Amino acid sequence: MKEINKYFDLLSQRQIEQFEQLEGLYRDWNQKINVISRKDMDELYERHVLHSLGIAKVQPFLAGSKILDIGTGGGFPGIPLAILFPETEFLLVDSIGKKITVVQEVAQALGLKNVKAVQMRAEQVKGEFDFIVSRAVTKMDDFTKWTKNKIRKKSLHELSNGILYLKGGDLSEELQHFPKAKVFALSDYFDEAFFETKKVVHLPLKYKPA
Ligand SMILES: C[S@@+](CC[C@H](N)C(=O)[O-])C[C@H]1O[C@@H](n2cnc3c(N)ncnc32)[C@H](O)[C@@H]1O
Repeated sequence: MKEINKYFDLLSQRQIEQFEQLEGLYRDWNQKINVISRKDMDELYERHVLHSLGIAKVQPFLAGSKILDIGTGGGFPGIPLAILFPETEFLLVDSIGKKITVVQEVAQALGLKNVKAVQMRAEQVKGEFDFIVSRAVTKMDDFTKWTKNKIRKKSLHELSNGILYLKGGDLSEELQHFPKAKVFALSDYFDEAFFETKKVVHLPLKYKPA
């Protein structure tokens, strides 16, 4: 939890409590339904919560905006972002029902009114969103196919509406067909070694492959 306080200093008491609750909730749920590896559970705040919040450093979300998290698994990056932006609407989807059960239970225990978690394949999602966020689901080629026509055309944020994807390592090959992709290094925001290779890729709406 100290990792969160270190980089986000304007949290309300409610947000602090919600972030603090995450550890107990995920420890409990992880025993019933495995959504986080045992090794990672000890690093929950750094590797899952703070990592998810890297998206917020790149683009804070406005009140009233709509965000879709595809392949959310146990709720990452969607749940930490929903705590940080209580006035933003989040739809979290995953094709595996058990994982969505964990997300629903965690969101309910935290009293998050801005989260809807649904078992669904990305391709089936209807509606338009300001941003589509994700981590560790698929390559950008497939992801852009899944997300086509799901991004609202009118941009209200500093970055154009589009995809904000948490990725790691060398992305030159994966992104070679996406000249409009912009890569933000999380090491510019967070100084823990874990973030040395971690990035947020922003792909604006008009991401026609080259
Ligand atoms: C490696 S996990 C990552 C989970 C989470 N995003 C995280 O970073 O902790 C990938 C998740 O993507 C989901 N997934 C894969 N393909 C999907 C699709 N087409 N639609 C929805 N979810 C999908 C899987 O069920 C799995 O939970």
